[in-house]
Amino acid sequence: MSWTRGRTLGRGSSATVSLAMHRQSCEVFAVKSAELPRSKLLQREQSILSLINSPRIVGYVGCDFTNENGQLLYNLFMEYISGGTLTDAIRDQGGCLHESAIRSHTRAILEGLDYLHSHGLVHCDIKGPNVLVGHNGTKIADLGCARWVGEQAPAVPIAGTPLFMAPEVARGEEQSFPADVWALACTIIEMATGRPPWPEVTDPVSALHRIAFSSDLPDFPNFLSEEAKDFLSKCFKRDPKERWATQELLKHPFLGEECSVQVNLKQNHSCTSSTSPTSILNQSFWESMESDTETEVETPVHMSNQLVLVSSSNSPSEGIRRLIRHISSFSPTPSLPDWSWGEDWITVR
Ligand SMILES: Nc1ncnc2c1ncn2[C@@H]1O[C@H](COP(=O)(O)OP(=O)(O)OP(=O)(O)O)[C@@H](O)[C@H]1O
Repeated sequence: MSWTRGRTLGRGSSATVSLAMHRQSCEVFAVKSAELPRSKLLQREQSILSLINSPRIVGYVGCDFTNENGQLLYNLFMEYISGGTLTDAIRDQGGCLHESAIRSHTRAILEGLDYLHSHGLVHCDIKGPNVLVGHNGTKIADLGCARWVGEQAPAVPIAGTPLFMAPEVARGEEQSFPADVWALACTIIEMATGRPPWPEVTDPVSALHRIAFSSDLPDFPNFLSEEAKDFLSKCFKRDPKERWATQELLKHPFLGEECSVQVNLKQNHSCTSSTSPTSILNQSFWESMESDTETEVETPVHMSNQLVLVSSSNSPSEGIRRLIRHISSFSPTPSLPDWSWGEDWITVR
């Protein structure tokens, strides 16, 4: 396929996403590119995306290799979603969304998760920055962390964003369908408050510790309806076996009747935007990461930026390591993952 690269749409930890245009048809699409030697994860994402087809998941278009400025690149072509991420939409609305918009996005994400789960896939990194809002509705993107349900740690490392991790994931035990449901509830908190759950913790290290080993649950935003709070309570079960599955949640009264995913993003809302250090604008608090003990052991030289082992003792990465060592010292689970900490909205793999 002959195509032209356009402007950059976004940069993740593993790849750069650009606008692209098919030279013959002038059709526009998005291309996610990584240097070939560092494209293993992108190729894995392609292998998953090429097998699925849902209006709630960003569409697969194709893939190729290009030589650009002396660099050999692996390119994954996807449907272009013009409206930006859900996090962008929250920010554009002043830091939080009206409940009707939250309901609409939640239904769309849940339908996408239901599709993935029914096909044996766990997304593993549901959060606002990985949800795209377009004219055709809200869609789940970035399947770079996704895994087949049978693939578990240590064979496939734990992945995701610490503040969105379910207790069993934070403990390094398992990452299956219920973990996506927990992360969906965290994304509802994000939509309602403009910040991740656990706003009172001052750093992600404490959050991970609390998620893993306390009996606490994230606070439910006060202004939400009783239905919304009940929905959250079904997702925020610390025991993954008690957490509701996507099929059950789709019938929950909070979602009501089938509603359009086209939400009016200009609606007035009664919630107040956060000004805390953990507001949606403070990206450093939102960083995602992924353990890759095997890769780190076997390949100390990184495959992608997020695998660099940060040596500064003041770095968040080192902080996470200290946390893990700390947790390990009294955890009943000895095989906790080894974390790295990235720089921006990146998922460390
Ligand atoms: N299909 C798309 N259409 C429009 N923009 C997109 C599309 N896919 C990705 N983007 C933009 O590019 C950004 C990075 O994409 P993506 O999250 O897939 O990259 P990544 O390297 O996997 O990121 P992460 O660090 O979270 O793993 C997104 O936040 C979004 O702004």
